[in-house]
Amino acid sequence: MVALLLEFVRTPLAALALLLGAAVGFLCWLGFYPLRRWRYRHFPGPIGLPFVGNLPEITAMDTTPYLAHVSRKYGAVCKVWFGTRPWLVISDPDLVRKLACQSTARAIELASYLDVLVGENREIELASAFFAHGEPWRRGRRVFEMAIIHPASLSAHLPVIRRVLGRFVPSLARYTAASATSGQPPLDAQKAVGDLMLAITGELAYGVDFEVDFEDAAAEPRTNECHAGAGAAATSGGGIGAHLARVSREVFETFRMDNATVYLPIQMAFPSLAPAIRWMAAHLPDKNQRRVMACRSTMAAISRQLMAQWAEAKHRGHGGAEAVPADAVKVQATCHATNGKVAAAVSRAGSDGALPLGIHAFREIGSGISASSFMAAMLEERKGAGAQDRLSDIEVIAQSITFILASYETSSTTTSLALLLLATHPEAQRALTAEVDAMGGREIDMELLAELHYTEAVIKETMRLYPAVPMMHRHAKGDIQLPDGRVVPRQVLGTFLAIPNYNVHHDPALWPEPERFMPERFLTGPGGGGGPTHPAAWSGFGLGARMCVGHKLASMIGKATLLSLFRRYTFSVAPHQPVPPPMATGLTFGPKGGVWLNVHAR
Ligand code: HEM
Repeated sequence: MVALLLEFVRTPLAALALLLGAAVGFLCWLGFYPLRRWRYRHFPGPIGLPFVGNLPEITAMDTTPYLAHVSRKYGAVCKVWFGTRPWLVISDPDLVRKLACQSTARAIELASYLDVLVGENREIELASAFFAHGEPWRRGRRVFEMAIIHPASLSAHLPVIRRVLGRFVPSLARYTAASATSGQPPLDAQKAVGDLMLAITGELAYGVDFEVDFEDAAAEPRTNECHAGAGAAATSGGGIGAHLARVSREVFETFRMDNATVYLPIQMAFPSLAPAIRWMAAHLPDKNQRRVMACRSTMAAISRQLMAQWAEAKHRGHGGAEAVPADAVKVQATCHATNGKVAAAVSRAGSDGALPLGIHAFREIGSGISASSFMAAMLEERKGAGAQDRLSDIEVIAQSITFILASYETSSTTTSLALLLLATHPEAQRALTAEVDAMGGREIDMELLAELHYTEAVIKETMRLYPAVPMMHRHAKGDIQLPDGRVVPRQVLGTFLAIPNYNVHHDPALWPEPERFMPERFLTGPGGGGGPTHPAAWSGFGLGARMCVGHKLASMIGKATLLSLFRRYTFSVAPHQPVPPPMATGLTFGPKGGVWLNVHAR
């Protein structure tokens, strides 16, 4: 019998069968990871399919409600399969606090879930304060803190905020005529506030005017097609700020799942093959991969150009005290952008080093990018920094891009939803308008903003109901012992901890009537709820060492915007706006299809 079997094994057919069997076994191992599943067996959760895990349900239901659903069904510590990677979903407030504060690492793998960036664009992404670890993270975080946490530097940003609001608020006057007979449609607050936030955060980041034309922007129809230059905020000029605005918009567009490269789902299904998949993405890019690489390269190239202009201005301004590096002036427009004038303009700048876009960049500032801007602060700071603290060019570019990516959509989502909630809660709108009126015509400064307690409560309550970033994520590297004795297993790649603040924000044990909009919860004094009852009950800006570094700036922009708007207008819901609004999780958790409001003059 054994002899017969040995005889058979020697035949070519058997060799082929063995080979096929091995291949199928390998594929199953890749797709199912039996060992990994065994390690996480103590954590309940829905059964994941091979390769795709729970991605079909996640896509059908949307990530944020899905994580809320599984936590309700399987408990405050459970797991879901994101492709072949397990996510431990933590919704217990004590554990949320412990784990979010204990780990200072954010799972770097998330970057590959978002995108399959390669080459310099990948280097830039990984150098960003959002994804960096260790020393590079400390360096990045330090410059953010220097520019937007310290009260003196925060107030230096107010003139930009006041000036942009000064252009934006009057532009909404034409919506006060909105009616069936006037032909004027209601305001899409999501889009209009988006344009406002792009103008503010773009100028704060780069110190150049983004030239957003609010009159046009508000009238422009929403479009799903976006190439550099199309579907972007109406940017009136051809200057560098207008180009930056267009290309920033395009970068945001590329975060949408329907704009993702085909390599993204492949990487989700086979994370261990990531280097090979990235190689393919670099050498055989599909249309979406080319697009995302092109617009990110363009952003990097424009950043380099601004850095070069800054160096040149310093050189001129200080009588040549600082040498201008030749390669800094000659912008390396390495992008292979195929679309629009952004790429063309940047390439032109790179070809002769003549910086043709420079004039606009200097328009408002006199002698360079605004001295109070984030980029200027980084460049100024690194001149005197020691070797360990000195930001590289890649890091300066990375933090500038992060500034916009982290602030634009989060701020516009939160503010437009606050407007919707106020429009649907007239008593809250009355209370907010009363607070605004009590400030009279005072100029917006730090003291005034600190007095806007009700406005602040409205923003916090909006973020409780609809956290723009609905989940913190951390990277658990070692074994973590949970209070009930279970251990988060040690993994080569570490365990991905998904900490949905959305779940905690909607926990009836922490928030009575959690689905109701009640800004008073956050007020102290008579009639107020006194704020959160647990240190982790509200984490709209995250928790621990990796908490949002822009929370003070975000709150400042949000309050200044609501104050300026309610000085002139009140808002009601447009007839076709669904309440509550349909939401979707993309780069942020935001309304789907706009926030449609009627605007009334006061
Ligand atoms: C309403 C507006 C905003 C919301 C809701 C928001 C929310 C968040 C959240 C939840 C995190 C993750 C925190 C954690 O994991 O514990 C985060 C991180 C971050 N945010 Fe914000 N953010 C907002 C505005 C801003 C602004 C204006 C900036 C800067 C200009 C900014 C810069 C960052 C950065 C750099 C990080 C990464 C911090 C680190 O890992 O050290 N954010 N944000």
